[in-house]
Amino acid sequence: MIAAFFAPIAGEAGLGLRDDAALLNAPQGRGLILTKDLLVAGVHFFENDLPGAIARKALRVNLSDLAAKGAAPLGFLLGLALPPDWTPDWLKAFAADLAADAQDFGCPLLGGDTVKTPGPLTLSITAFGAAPAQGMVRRDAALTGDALYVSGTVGDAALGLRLRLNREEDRGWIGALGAENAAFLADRYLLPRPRLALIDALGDHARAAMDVSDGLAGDLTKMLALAGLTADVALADLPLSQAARAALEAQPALIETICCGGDDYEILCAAAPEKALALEAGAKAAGIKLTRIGQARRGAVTPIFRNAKGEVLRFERASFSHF
Ligand SMILES: Nc1ncnc2c1ncn2[C@@H]1O[C@H](COP(=O)(O)OP(=O)(O)OP(=O)(O)O)[C@@H](O)[C@H]1O
Ligand SMILES: Cc1ncc(C[n+]2csc(CCOP(=O)(O)O)c2C)c(N)n1
Ligand SMILES: [Mg+2]
Repeated sequence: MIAAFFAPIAGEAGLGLRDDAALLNAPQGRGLILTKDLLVAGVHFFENDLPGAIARKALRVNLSDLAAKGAAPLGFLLGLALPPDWTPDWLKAFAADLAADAQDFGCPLLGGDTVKTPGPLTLSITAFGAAPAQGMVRRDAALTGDALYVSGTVGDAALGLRLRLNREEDRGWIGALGAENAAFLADRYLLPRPRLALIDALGDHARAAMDVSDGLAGDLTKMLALAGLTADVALADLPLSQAARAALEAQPALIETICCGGDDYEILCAAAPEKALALEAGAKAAGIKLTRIGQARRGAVTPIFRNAKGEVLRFERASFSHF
């Protein structure tokens, strides 16, 4: 199975997937960044998602973590637990799209492990990256006064998930969206866009960063709490897509899903005031939208989100949590 499906798509350091391990030459003088994400059918994706979409998501959520650290991808290991109903065609499609993303993002497959499971399809990817010359961009390093930024737009994927679930109570706003907006949101759920184009700007100019995977409100809380900080965020400053705006107009309560739903895979970062303009210029040069959403300040309270009237929003759950 490995010789047929994975060896042909493996990188050079994978030694043809014929050895017990891979041999990766760590970059001279740069830290090695390691990250791992585990994905389970029914929890992180739908069992009936196309095999290629599952493969791409598994790699991309890991690449998003590397991007947040300013790390350049070096390679990855794949752990695959296949349910009894797996087929060669499924695995072939899975490997083909995995190979395409590995190529596009410059992150070769170096090895892994494959087993059978009585449970749902489960995948784990461990990705390796080279730290920026200045050192890894840490999650805990924000300081009071830092400008806070988020890349891309937030909330699209969480709306896309609700769209996909198509619950009775969501039919109203889903019906009001229009086909183009609906397709956009569905795609944002299915296929994360790791912001690797930002790694130089982050390495050069960001003080702290993390990727937004569980929801902006909760992830902002996580990043700032590590540094004893908080922030005030005006909803008007959040970068929302046209599709998310349309959903919100039809159903204002969706603001909670937008801020707390997760699956964004955008970058949240903090920059010293004197570095803010350079960070913005770096993102612009990289072709990635970066929006200033607030400023870090000292405080033990969770970040406060305010609506256009200045009212404080109360979120039931600030982010996705497994437990
Ligand atoms: N089972 C585990 N064993 C060892 N370390 C763990 C384990 N689970 C999580 N960690 C570590 O805890 C830290 C936070 O992990 P977490 O998965 O919450 O990261 P995250 O970036 O917030 O989430 P995401 O998985 O959405 O990227 C990381 O350093 C991670 O390596
Ligand atoms: C089918 C399905 N149901 C629910 C969700 C929502 N979801 C699951 S895990 C997660 C956070 C990131 O994961 P982790 O923290 O494990 O890295 C989110 C937002 C989904 N993606 N697919
Ligand atoms: Mg992360």
